Amino acid sequence: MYICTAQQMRELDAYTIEYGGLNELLLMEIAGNAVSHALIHNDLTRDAIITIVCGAGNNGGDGFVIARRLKEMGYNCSLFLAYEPQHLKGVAAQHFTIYNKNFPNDWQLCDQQLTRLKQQLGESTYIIDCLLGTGLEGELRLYEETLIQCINDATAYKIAVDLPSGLHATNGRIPTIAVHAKKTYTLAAPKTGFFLQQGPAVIGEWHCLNISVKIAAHAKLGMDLPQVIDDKLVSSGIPYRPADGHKGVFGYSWIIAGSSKYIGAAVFCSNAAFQTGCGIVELTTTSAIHIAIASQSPDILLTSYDEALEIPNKANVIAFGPGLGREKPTLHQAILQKITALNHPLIIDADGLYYATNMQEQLKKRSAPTILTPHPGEMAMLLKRSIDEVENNRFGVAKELAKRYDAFVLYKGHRTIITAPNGQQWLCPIGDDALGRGGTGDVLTGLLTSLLAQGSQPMAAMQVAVYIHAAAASEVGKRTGNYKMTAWQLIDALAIKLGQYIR
Ligand SMILES: NC(=O)C1=CN([C@@H]2O[C@H](COP(=O)(O)OP(=O)(O)OC[C@H]3O[C@@H](n4cnc5c(N)ncnc54)[C@H](O)[C@@H]3O)[C@@H](O)[C@H]2O)[C@@H](O)CC1
Ligand SMILES: Nc1ncnc2c1ncn2[C@@H]1O[C@H](COP(=O)(O)OP(=O)(O)O)[C@@H](O)[C@H]1O
Ligand SMILES: [K+]
Repeated sequence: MYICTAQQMRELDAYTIEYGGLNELLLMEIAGNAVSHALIHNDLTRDAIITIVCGAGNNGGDGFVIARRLKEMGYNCSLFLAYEPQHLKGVAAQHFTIYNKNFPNDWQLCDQQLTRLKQQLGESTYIIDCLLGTGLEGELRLYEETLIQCINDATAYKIAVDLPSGLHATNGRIPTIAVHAKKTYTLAAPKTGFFLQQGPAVIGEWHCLNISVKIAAHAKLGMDLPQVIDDKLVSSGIPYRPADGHKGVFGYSWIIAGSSKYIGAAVFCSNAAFQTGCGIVELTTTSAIHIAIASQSPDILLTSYDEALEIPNKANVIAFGPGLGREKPTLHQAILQKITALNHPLIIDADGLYYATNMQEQLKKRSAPTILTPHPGEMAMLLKRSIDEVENNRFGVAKELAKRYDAFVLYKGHRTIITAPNGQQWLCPIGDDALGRGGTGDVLTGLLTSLLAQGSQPMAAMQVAVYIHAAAASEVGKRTGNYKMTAWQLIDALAIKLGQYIR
């Protein structure tokens, strides 16, 4: 599923109207119809008390269609207008006229003190938010701020149409306040703001409704739209595991990780790789970690950092960096030099990224794929910008880094973005605070290494890894509470999740 900015949505809308034979009035009818159908099928009970709050733009116009359709089907539905009908323009005005013809004067204007509105909202079981959509510009006016506050104060189940009012559709910022939706029915495509900044906190559960907008025209219009990773894509990306496969078939991961301070990073990364199907895992690390691995995970092969410079192993994929620390810069830089020259897929994570900053040109020249996995702090370091600057432009900086290093980039965050060297982007729509603790990134690197070792192509491996990692963590969180998921529990859950997604 493609993700659009507000501007891209407007262009696709215009294209649909120009070349698809649909006019704006019809598109709004389709949109309102799609939402009312979704509401009836998924949400509303027959005794529901529904209030629809409409603004003066086209988001409000959708609301008039929804109100008419619900009333036609006998639902108890009240319509509130934020502004006098004479302020309505274009197709929103036309749809209000149609509504009024069918249900004459069966609407109310939000009064000055908002007493009527507050009382109605207080008695409602559902509030349908059609105040503002993709047309929000700048800071909210005080009046809209007060309206949104009233909606949020009510205990009713809040459903946003297209997006929660007050949220900026493109950048995910909430300049003042936004409707805190339990659910969002978005039209034609989810908006980039759903996955950036404060967006994820207010959109609730979101569903995209097809309203005949020609999204497929994006390429013709020169748009480079990111896509959302979904269940189907994950299932198709999991490497095939033949029943007669032996350890050689399932790949050899070489993980270079850990230091006396960061023991867990090496332990978790190598275990995540081994426990998600990789045939052989070799861990090159420091002596303190050898003891931990020997007692806890004897299935993992062990070598020392000094050996890494000398002994070629049989790996078909290399991961460099988790818990490396910066205490042995000469040795670690030399190891990165050596492995950069090898013709294997190479994942560079954590402190490995610090060493990568000195090797941009060599990394760029590699013929085998390179995958960089920065969190926001590491992205800021790699691009020599502040964390705020990179976080304010997540899609943009991920593309920039991919181009600079001619690499795949997995940009971690609440909504992780993955980018191919050619700029193609995918976004992971799931994951929560269960993952917000040290060690979960090391587990992700282990899983990613394992999938590559088992034969996945880089993009598929990244798609599967971020999604399975997030889904597994949410499941553990549901069982244990998000406060106490351990890296071991996450590793155990990865293999189970992979099993659930296998075709
Ligand atoms: N995606 C699509 O293809 C379609 C979109 N439609 C709807 O059209 C919406 C976009 O319509 P519009 O462009 O008219 O925009 P909106 O309805 O989102 O917003 C425009 C209104 O918001 C007010 N406004 C803007 N900034 C404000 C601020 N800071 N404080 C207070 N008020 C502010 C404007 O005065 C105007 O009344 C979409 O969100 C969607 O709901 C549908 O009607 C049909 C098709
Ligand atoms: N609130 C959250 N929602 C979704 N994913 C999260 C959240 N917090 C952390 N994560 C994920 O957890 C992982 C943390 O990785 P990282 O910061 O490298 O940690 P570490 O290096 O300690 O293992 C990343 O994959 C990140 O996307
Ligand atoms: K809305």
